[in-house]
Amino acid sequence: MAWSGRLVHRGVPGIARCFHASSVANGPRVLITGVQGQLGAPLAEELRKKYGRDNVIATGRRFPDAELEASGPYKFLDVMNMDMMRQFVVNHRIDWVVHFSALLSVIGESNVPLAIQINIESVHNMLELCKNYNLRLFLPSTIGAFGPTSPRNPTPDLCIQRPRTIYGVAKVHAELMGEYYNHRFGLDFRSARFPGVISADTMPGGGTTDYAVAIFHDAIQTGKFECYLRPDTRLPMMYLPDCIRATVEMLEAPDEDWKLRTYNITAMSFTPEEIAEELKKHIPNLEVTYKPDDRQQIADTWPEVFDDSGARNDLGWNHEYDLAKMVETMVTRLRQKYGK
Ligand SMILES: NC(=O)C1=CN([C@@H]2O[C@H](COP(=O)(O)OP(=O)(O)OC[C@H]3O[C@@H](n4cnc5c(N)ncnc54)[C@H](O)[C@@H]3O)[C@@H](O)[C@H]2O)C=CC1
Ligand SMILES: CC(=O)[C@H](N)C(=O)O
Repeated sequence: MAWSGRLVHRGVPGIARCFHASSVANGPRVLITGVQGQLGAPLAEELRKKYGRDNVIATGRRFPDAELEASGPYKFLDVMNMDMMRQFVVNHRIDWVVHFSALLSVIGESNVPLAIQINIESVHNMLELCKNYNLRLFLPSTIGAFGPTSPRNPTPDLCIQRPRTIYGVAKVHAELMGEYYNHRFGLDFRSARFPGVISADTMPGGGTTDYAVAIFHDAIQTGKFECYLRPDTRLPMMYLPDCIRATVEMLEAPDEDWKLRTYNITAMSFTPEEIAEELKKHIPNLEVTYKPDDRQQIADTWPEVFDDSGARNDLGWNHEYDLAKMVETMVTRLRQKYGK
């Protein structure tokens, strides 16, 4: 069949839902996958404040800890199991999916076949599921979706994307597939390329930017930090509350505001040397040493400064935390946590 236009898909006949009692007018019912990672539980908490505790279903593959269990509904869900996901979406009358399950850049390189399954095959499952049941899909991308031939300072929304990690390749695939499903089937696909995310309560899951979280824990507990990147390695970053707010705002933005299906989002850009200097304002005796390892090769191919003017212009994105405010807040939070 020759096809030359846009087909707006309205779901699979016979199984597509009509808008049900919990339809979006009364607040959406949201499914979050991979909730036991760095971003999942904080997003669930924020969405529950807005849409109600029981309207946000946190899912993962592990036993929930006591805090996660007490915070609202948690269910087992393996994103590789399409039958299970279909049943889940129907039984829980889901409207929006936030697909967080992934292997991050460093873990992905250590198990490429698994990264292909989780970061590519599960995305195919999600796209089909959301197309067939007419669901909104938010699926984050990353600064890692760019590579050594992309402009690195600044990196715009639209430029060459030839990443050198399986994580990056999978994210470019997801961005393009989401855009294609939007164009071809009318799928409401939304994506943000996030920079390294820095958080106080949840730990990162094996990425290249993890040092920017680890430095706080080590500095406050021991006064020392050994960094696996060179002191001058500049990378885009953001503080978790900004990342969660960006996600919520992007989920809620009217579809007509989306001129692209994937936008760069950032808040700041710094090097290990610069964050160490900022931390020394709070911990003057901090000693930082540098021992670059394989992660340096990944960082050297990623953007240094991210141009997120598209999201600022089209979606009204604005960050709240710069380097000084983020460092001060992290230090306060972790001093309380460690009783220091
Ligand atoms: N944290 C960051 O700095 C950034 C994160 N992102 C993206 O945001 C999303 C969430 O990131 P994080 O929370 O940091 O990731 P994370 O690595 O901390 O958590 C990922 C979660 O996916 C789960 N998972 C793995 N296989 C699964 C399966 N078969 N079924 C169900 N769950 C499975 C893991 O158990 C884990 O809880 C990811 O897509 C990531 O690429 C993008 C840019 C920056
Ligand atoms: C920036 C990311 O996507 C993540 N934190 C990683 O370093 O892999």
